[in-house]
Order: sequence, then structure tokens, then C-alpha cells
Amino acid sequence: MARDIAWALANSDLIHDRDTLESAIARMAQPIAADFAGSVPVFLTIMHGGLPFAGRLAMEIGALGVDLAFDYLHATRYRGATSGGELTWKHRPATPLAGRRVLLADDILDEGHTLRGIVQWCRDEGAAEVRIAALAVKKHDRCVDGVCADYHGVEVPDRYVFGYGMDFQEQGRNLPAIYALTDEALRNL
Ligand SMILES: O=P(O)(O)OC[C@H]1O[C@H](OP(=O)(O)OP(=O)(O)O)[C@H](O)[C@@H]1O
Ligand SMILES: Nc1nc2[nH]cnc2c(=O)[nH]1
Repeated sequence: MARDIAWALANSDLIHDRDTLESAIARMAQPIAADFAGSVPVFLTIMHGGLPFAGRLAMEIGALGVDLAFDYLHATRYRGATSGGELTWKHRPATPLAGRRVLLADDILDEGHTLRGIVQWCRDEGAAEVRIAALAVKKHDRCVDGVCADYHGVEVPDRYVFGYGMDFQEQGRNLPAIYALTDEALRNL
């Protein structure tokens, strides 16, 4: 059988439904709006996975009266695969970051290599402050030292997850929920 998104859904568990995720995003916006009140942070969406989350989060923050300067970047170390490799930059933001407060929006903090590389790059560009908003944080003890989400929505189990921005072999990013592949399906890929 083809290992397509229908196969992945048939071999996965629903972890967080749409209402849970969208309520979590609305909750996250509150401390973010409080922390950034009176400033206009550079709001960097981390493509591709961060796109649905970032759009929703930006609207929730806007509803609380905080303006955002939009830009985006694309750095990937999975490239459609289920385990990570070297971090590859595909697009860097055009907005000068020197002296700016930066808020990064990504779908998942897993082992932290991606966000560590991105945070370091923003600091090297002279950002005054770099904060991380991640929709999901994976529960394990393999995260690299010094990387944690300043704001996070939900926790996910230590399994391969997809939906709400996250892909299964570049499919399923627009599923409005988060699913986890069974460990057996992951072994059979
Ligand atoms: O914490 P880590 O173990 O480094 O993994 C987290 C990163 O992995 C995913 O990106 P991916 O490389 O799959 O790129 P994509 O968003 O384009 O799918 C996700 O969007 C995070 O950026
Ligand atoms: N789709 C997806 N991307 C990831 N990047 C890091 N961990 C994961 C994961 O579990 N699923």
C-alpha cells in the first residue's frame, strides 16, 4: 500500500483536535501580547511547518492590540524525512534584525537543533532579543542544552507527529489537528 497521507492517518492516533489547538494558540497570545506591549517585534514565521500556526497566532496577538512586523525564513533539517540531519537554510529574512525584538513562530520544538541554529543566526544579526513561540513541544529529554520555548501551546508524545503545519512526507500539513504515527508504522516506512 502507498505510504500516502491516507495510510498515515489510518496508522496514527489523534493527539490534539482543532479546538484544542486553537484554544491553546489563543492562550499563548496573552503572555506574548503582555511581554511585547509597546514594541513592534519582528515576527518570523519558520517555513513551512510554522505557517498555519503563525497565521493564527498573529491574529490572536493583533486582537490584543500588539502590532507585528512580518517576515519569514526557511531552515530545514528534515526535508520531508522522519529523522533530522544537517540544518539547511533555504531563505533568510530580508528585514534587518539589528536592535529589534524578534519573535520566532514554529510548529514544533523537537530536539531543538533547528531553533538553536535560527536563534544563533538572529543574535549574530544583532537582534536585541529573540523569543520562541512553538505550537507543540515534544516530550523527551533529548532537547539540546539552552533551547526552550518561551511560549508553547501543547505537548506531544515522543513519536512522529503530523498535521497543523507538520508534514508526513510533505503531505498533511493542512490537516487541522495533530496526529502521531504509530511506532509500528514508523518502523514499516
Ligand atoms: O527541533 P528539531 O528536531 O530541530 O525539529 C524541529 C523542526 O523540524 C521541522 O522542520 P523541518 O526541518 O521538517 O522543515 P519544514 O518545516 O519545512 O517541514 C519543524 O518545523 C521544526 O522547525
Ligand atoms: N512532521 C514532523 N516534523 C518534525 N520535526 C521535528 N520533529 C517532527 C515531527 O515529529 N514531525
